Amino acid sequence: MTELADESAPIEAPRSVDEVVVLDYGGQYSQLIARRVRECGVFSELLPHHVGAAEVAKRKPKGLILSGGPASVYAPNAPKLDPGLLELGIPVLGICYGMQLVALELGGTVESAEVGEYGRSTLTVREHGRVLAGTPAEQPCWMSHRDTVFAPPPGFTALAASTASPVAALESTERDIYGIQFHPEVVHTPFGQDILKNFLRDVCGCDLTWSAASIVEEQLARIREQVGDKKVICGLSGGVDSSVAALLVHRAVGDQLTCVFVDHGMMRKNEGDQVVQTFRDTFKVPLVAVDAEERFLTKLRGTTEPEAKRKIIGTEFIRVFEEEAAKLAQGEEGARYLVQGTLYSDVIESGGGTGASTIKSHHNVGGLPDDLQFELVEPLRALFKDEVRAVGAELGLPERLVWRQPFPGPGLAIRVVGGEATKERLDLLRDADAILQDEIRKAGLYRDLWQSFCVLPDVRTVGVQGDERTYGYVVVIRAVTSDDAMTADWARLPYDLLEQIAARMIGELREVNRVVLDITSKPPGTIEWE
Ligand SMILES: Nc1ncnc2c1ncn2[C@@H]1O[C@H](COP(=O)(O)OP(=O)(O)OP(=O)(O)O)[C@@H](O)[C@H]1O
Ligand SMILES: O=c1[nH]c(=O)c2[nH+]cn([C@@H]3O[C@H](COP(=O)(O)O)[C@@H](O)[C@H]3O)c2[nH]1
Ligand SMILES: NC(=O)CC[C@H](N)C(=O)O
Ligand SMILES: [Mg+2]
Repeated sequence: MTELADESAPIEAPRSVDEVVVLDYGGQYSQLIARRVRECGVFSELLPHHVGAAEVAKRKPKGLILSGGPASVYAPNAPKLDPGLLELGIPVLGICYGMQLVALELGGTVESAEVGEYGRSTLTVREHGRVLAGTPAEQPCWMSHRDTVFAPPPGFTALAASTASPVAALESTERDIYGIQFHPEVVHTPFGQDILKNFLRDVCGCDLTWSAASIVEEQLARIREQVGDKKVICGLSGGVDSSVAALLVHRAVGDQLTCVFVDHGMMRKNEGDQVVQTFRDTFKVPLVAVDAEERFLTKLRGTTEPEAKRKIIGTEFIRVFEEEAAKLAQGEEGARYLVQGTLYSDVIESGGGTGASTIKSHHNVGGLPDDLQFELVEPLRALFKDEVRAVGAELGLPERLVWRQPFPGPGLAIRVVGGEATKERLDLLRDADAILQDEIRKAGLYRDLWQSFCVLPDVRTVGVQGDERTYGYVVVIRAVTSDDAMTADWARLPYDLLEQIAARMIGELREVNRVVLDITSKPPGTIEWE
């Protein structure tokens, strides 16, 4: 598959802005470093630590950040530092494991300390150097380590110490290498953002001008360059990502674009009609709505394994798009380009981008068929959801679309778990979901939640209703808060609301006799159950 074969393919950094690469050594907060750099106004991409200096150089970054990580730098199988990374002629900032790596590589001493330092600590600055400039001589910082730099490498200055770290920050302005033991990316390090800015602006010389909205002009030019005067189709789901992608492409190439909405029978109640209606009111782009329930359900028959479902759905989406693309031909060439609202989080979870393990194959990335004939147009591939919302607002997308909760492409199929996604089960889940949505909206909580939905496990339990024994389905309520879907917390819905939801589901849905609440955060759970 072309999209993922080269997992470190550059993700289309906006050309005119400065970029800083973050190398991921497996730290808990590597994602967050990239996001914080972007929040400072510098485009940032996260790459796996093993890509090496040549890959990094391809991005022409103005600086390099080495993340934290779970290993010990001196352990036999620990991820090593490619020495070429220190010869790229750009400043390097090591954070935690990243600093320990640099220290060890250049001749400093790194050993396990008697006591670890986890959580809040105090940084005492001896000399501010370049990265700590303008921050207090004594400041709170957040730590998570046991290994410690006891002596900096020759030629380096130890800038600061903390409660348990004799060297908590170091620098060599001559070599343009900097290190901090604490985590500037977490909110518990109050001067973290200032420290990152010092590195980005004063050390790397970056302009702090990048913003999600600033990619619009850049992307318009890029899309025009990619598709020329050819026809394009866009998979439009009615969700935020594809709506923003469609708007961008329409602005770039006008009526070369046709949108295709696929109703695969796994959408929510009345969703198909609503998408068509909203779309006709909001956009002035031709929309083809395809009724594909029958063919999707037939293909899914007998399948219960989550990854298998995702691959079937991903492939079938493409088959529908191919047919619609061919119909546009009218004697000439049909559409060769497919626009998808793929986000950075879809790419990361599908195992692309950072070289992270595959958590699940998002239908639009890892779930694509091998024989994909389309050239993909994915203008949002580098962005997180909150950034896409900012672009949507910039493009004038109506509020209610900008703030729509995400809904996965494979739809309700990945919420009927443990059993086959039959029409009967999908209908039951659709009804349960409609009740939940109704109550959440009535309670005014819709926008506070990243997502709220129901899951229908293939489990029945015993109940007593109207003095009679029942043996009915269990409906699970899943509601989470999140900024970008990479991490999430379960939402503390009011008890009265939960009670009302449960009463309605059991009262209105004959097949349901029990309702439970999912109280798992991400990690360890993912948001969806499959
Ligand atoms: N029913 C559908 N019909 C056509 N294309 C779809 C459909 N569902 C998903 N897609 C395509 O797959 C992409 C990824 O789906 P995803 O759910 O991540 O994004 P979205 O639906 O656009 O936004 P949201 O995350 O808000 O639901 C979409 O942007 C769209 O291009
Ligand atoms: O378009 C999509 N195609 C998919 O295959 C897919 N899988 C998960 N999701 C959505 O992505 C976010 C993160 O999901 P998880 O925490 O369940 O991995 C959540 O918002 C999920 O709803 C998908 N969206
Ligand atoms: N957060 C980190 O990068 C930890 C580094 C290393 N594993 C330690 O314990 O010191
Ligand atoms: Mg969606």
